[in-house]
Amino acid sequence: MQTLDSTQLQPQPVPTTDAFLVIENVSKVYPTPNGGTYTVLDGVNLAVQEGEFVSIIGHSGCGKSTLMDMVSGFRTPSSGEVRLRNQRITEPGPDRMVVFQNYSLLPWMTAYENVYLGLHAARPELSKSEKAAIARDHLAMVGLSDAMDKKPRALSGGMKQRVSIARALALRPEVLLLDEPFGALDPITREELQEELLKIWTDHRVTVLMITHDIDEALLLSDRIVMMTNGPAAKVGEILDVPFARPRNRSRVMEDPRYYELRNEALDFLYHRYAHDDVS
Ligand SMILES: Nc1ncnc2c1ncn2[C@@H]1O[C@H](COP(=O)(O)OP(=O)(O)OP(=O)(O)O)[C@@H](O)[C@H]1O
Repeated sequence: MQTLDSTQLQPQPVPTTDAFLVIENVSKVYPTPNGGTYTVLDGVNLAVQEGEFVSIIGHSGCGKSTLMDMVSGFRTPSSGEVRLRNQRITEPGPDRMVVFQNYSLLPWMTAYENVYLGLHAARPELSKSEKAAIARDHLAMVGLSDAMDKKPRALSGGMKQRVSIARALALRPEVLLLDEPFGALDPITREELQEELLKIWTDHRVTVLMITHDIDEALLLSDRIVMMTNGPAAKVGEILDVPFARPRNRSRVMEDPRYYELRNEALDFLYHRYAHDDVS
């Protein structure tokens, strides 16, 4: 565990250049309506190894989505850079797929068509039957073989999020970006999907960067938990290493005495050292 007292908060070290995904000295400044500027992130450093599962937690508004948007390429840093395999990220690409909380499926298409369309756009070199097989396989992987022909309005929230995950993974991204993926789901469905994601990640070892407000979710799934300081000018405050052996299951993880130590460490960071009125 890397621990830092808030009074001793030091900038996280600049990542080495050979890490898989590197966020190096990234700052983001937005213009304000009165002609001024608002610094959301200030000098964020993080290196993610290939196949790692990293969660980002921090209070609402500290800039988690902004940071993730700079990895997906939907936004660009005001200074610093984000690199994947030593290539600077300047725009979105199929090597970095995002799953949002609100599913973002096309409502007039079936589950299968939603997955197929992504493949069609990103992998035009594949034949129709290859794309169809990949779409079916990925829907089966998330347990939706029987619901492939349903449109989003006929799917539950959990099923829609399964389609979103299948659609993202079907493109075989190098990095899967999850922005509060289970935030809209009821607690039982949420736990089910966490376990499915754990299994998928164990089987496929895609590199994952996930924003969550749920410390237990982060502890179950992650190799490391990145805790952001409050904005403006948020930074990486502390990083928790999550030591539980893999493959994991919820009850084994929760029986481990270190679970409560880590949980308390995260709670202390968020609700004492970086307490915020706007707790989410
Ligand atoms: N395009 C923009 N222009 C100006 N300010 C913005 C823009 N996008 C985001 N912000 C501001 O940047 C700050 C960080 O927003 P961001 O959505 O990244 O935070 P977050 O940590 O993901 O929040 P939440 O947990 O509530 O989703 C907020 O104060 C937000 O109002």
